[in-house]
Amino acid sequence: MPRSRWSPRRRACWIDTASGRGLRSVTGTAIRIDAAEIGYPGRTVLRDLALTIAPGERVAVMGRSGSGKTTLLDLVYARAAGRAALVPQQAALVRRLSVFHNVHMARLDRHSTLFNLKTLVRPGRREVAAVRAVLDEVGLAPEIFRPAGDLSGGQQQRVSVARALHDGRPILVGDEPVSALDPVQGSAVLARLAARHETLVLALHDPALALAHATRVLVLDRGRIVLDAPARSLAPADVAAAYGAAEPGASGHDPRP
Ligand SMILES: Nc1ncnc2c1ncn2[C@@H]1O[C@H](COP(=O)(O)OP(=O)(O)OP(=O)(O)O)[C@@H](O)[C@H]1O
Repeated sequence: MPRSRWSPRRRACWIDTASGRGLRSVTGTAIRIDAAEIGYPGRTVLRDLALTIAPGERVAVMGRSGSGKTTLLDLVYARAAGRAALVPQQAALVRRLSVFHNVHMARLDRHSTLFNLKTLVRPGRREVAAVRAVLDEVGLAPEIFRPAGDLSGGQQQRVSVARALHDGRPILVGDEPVSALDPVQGSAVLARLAARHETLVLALHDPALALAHATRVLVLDRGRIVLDAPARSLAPADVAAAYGAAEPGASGHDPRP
């Protein structure tokens, strides 16, 4: 069976391109994926995946642990290369560098090497102001010059979100981007992401948060999409039922902004 190999950001993954199917392209900021099988050597994870995401959609990807959310998000991010900012599942910060430098990293590719070296040693006023502004959005401006490794898990996650905000690309791919935050903070952060990025594709675990911030909900079960519906047509219990979550509306909190 012919297969094309590709290398997403951190894991080797393949897709089945039999019958001419495979990853298809992209118009504007839309993403289209049409693939029979997606997975890793020796393991198929996603099957019969046909997914189109239109510009402006805010898609919550849900499902049990191991259902394939990260695999799908890796694929979306790879297809949106150059147009997407990423909040990975682990904050992926350089712990010894300051919060400033970790956020500024989002824009390294938009500057010369010389400029980046200068900024590493002595950040310019304009760069500091720009990074401080996005940190302010996630409540971390006072921590700007602290080493990232000194921050709590939730603060590090917010630094990762600030880096994506600073990146400023039209699509935001977030793998559980508010998992370490309380529901109020999580809701505020999702609202910031929605305000900055035209299109959101977010793995989320909390049905109430998903319905408050997404326009569309996808639920994966063992690598297949078992629910794909407008958020406004769903109640938290519908989402929970689709993937068998024990408690609908896990937070018990209304996170609507
Ligand atoms: N690098 C890899 N090599 C082989 N199998 C992998 C690899 N990464 C993930 N898998 C497998 O793919 C399946 C889906 O994993 P994935 O990380 O996409 O799930 P998930 O829904 O994001 O889970 P979680 O909610 O726990 O993060 C799992 O069975 C997992 O064991």
